Amino acid sequence: MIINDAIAEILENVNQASQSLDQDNLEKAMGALISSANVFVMGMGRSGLVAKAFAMRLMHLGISVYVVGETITPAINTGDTLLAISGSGQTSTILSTARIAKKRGANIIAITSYPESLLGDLSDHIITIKGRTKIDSEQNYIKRQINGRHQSLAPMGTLFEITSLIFLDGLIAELMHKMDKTEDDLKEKHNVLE
Ligand SMILES: O=P(O)(O)OC[C@H]1O[C@](O)(CO)[C@@H](O)[C@@H]1O
Repeated sequence: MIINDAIAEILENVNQASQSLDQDNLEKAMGALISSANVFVMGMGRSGLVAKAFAMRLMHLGISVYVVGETITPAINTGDTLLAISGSGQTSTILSTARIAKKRGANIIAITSYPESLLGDLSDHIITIKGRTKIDSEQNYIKRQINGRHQSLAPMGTLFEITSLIFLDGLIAELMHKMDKTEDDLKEKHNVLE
């Protein structure tokens, strides 16, 4: 079935990304997340949904975290970190926000497929997650015959977004280990007003 092929394509991208992680880079990014006074996360559209899912787990870990654009998000300052998720690394809202954060002395972590992008240039730490983004053509990716046409099974930014989500959940496991946190510690912080 088409769905099995689509899942296989997504899993293959996740596996490739997992095999090409840079340990040294990851250690530095984790150090920044743990030692920052506050962590701010952002992404647009589906990349923003990934940022929100990651923010929830950082909160469960006891890290002071805010989502950019929410009503209660305070000023960013020196000693804080902005983690920006953008496959293309060129989404305008992400770039303008990163420039403001940098001017105010914050540290910037980019999660992107394009380390050489404008977002990459602004960032202190870049975690490269390869995967088709909204700026990549369908041509270079696997296509299947669907309704008589050759089409991508993972349209637009799907590969980058889902791979980033899985990568960031893997990073939570690393952070739990580093911060000596158990699942019970995380559960204590879980929302009870639901
Ligand atoms: O991750 P990027 O390159 O900043 O792009 C974000 C945009 O791409 C999409 O995720 C489309 O796949 C949109 O939801 C969003 O507006």
